[in-house]
Formats: sequence, C-alpha cells, structure tokens
Amino acid sequence: MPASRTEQRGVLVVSACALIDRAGQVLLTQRPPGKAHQGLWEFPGGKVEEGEDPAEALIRELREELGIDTQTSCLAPLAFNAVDDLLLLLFVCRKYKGIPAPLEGQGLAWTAPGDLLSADLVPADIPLAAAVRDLLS
Ligand SMILES: Nc1nc2c([nH]c(=O)n2[C@H]2C[C@H](O)[C@@H](COP(=O)(O)OP(=O)(O)OP(=O)(O)O)O2)c(=O)[nH]1
Repeated sequence: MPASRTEQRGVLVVSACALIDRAGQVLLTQRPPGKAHQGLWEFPGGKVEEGEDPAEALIRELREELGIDTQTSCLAPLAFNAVDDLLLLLFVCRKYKGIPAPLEGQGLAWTAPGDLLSADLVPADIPLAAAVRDLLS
C-alpha cells in the first residue's frame, strides 16, 4: 500500500469520530490483539491514505470497520491532538445510515459522555474524550 504524503513527511494523520446515537451515547472501539495499544479503547477511524482528505478517509473507515454510511456534511470537526508523529483529527457524527457492527471483530461499547474518561483509552484520546464529554454535557 502506498505511503501517504503525510507519512512521507513524518507525520501520520489519523481521522477518528465521536459517533453519537439517538440516546446521546458515544461509540468506542477496542484495539485488537497484536496491534499497538491492544485492548485499549479509541474512537473509530484510521489513517488518511494517499489521495484522501480527512473526511473521506473517515467515511471509508466507518464503512469498513462498522458497516455504516455517512457523508462529509454530517461530519463536524471537534478537536485534534498531536503526539509525537501522530496528528489525530476528531470529528463528531450524529447522522449515519446503518447500525454499527464489529466487522473486524473489534469490541464496541456505547458509552455515556460522563463515562468516557473512565474507559481505558488510548493515551492520545484522553483530551479528545474530554472535548466530547464537554460538548455533550
Ligand atoms: N482509529 C484510531 N486510531 C487512533 C486513535 N487514537 C490513536 O492514538 N490512534 C492511533 C493508533 C494507530 O497508531 C493509528 C491509527 O491507525 P489505524 O487504526 O489505521 O492503525 P492500525 O495500526 O489499526 O492499522 P494498520 O497499521 O494495520 O493499517 O492512530 C483513535 O481514536 N482512533
């Protein structure tokens, strides 16, 4: 798979999403065994690939990982975090088609905003989770 432009510059851009259901809960997904941060919880999403913008990458990842469809107009930028060579972009999405399913065998947890920071999060996600909690409380 070709390296993205940002990877070549030494920065890995990752788009992720606070997916919010009608009850106001937020979806966390669990990193699979054998990968960095295995077993920790994160927001669904993934790396921005060559030729994609961050929203396009997120739409693709949500389809691949969870089997849901959304569109750029339903993604609102909320926050970012930059740690080492990782630039993490967090969007909020309340409007999507389908019911999120663990298509890659990952754990899924619908989480109340007030409980987000109690989850065993990937470290870079802690300030992002605080931003989501503040948005929803
Ligand atoms: N998807 C996602 N990744 C995150 C979050 N927080 C965080 O630090 N990351 C990191 C973990 C990974 O190093 C990278 C995400 O890339 P990824 O999910 O496509 O990576 P991966 O290792 O699962 O996939 P791959 O290398 O096999 O392609 O960003 C988050 O909230 N969501």
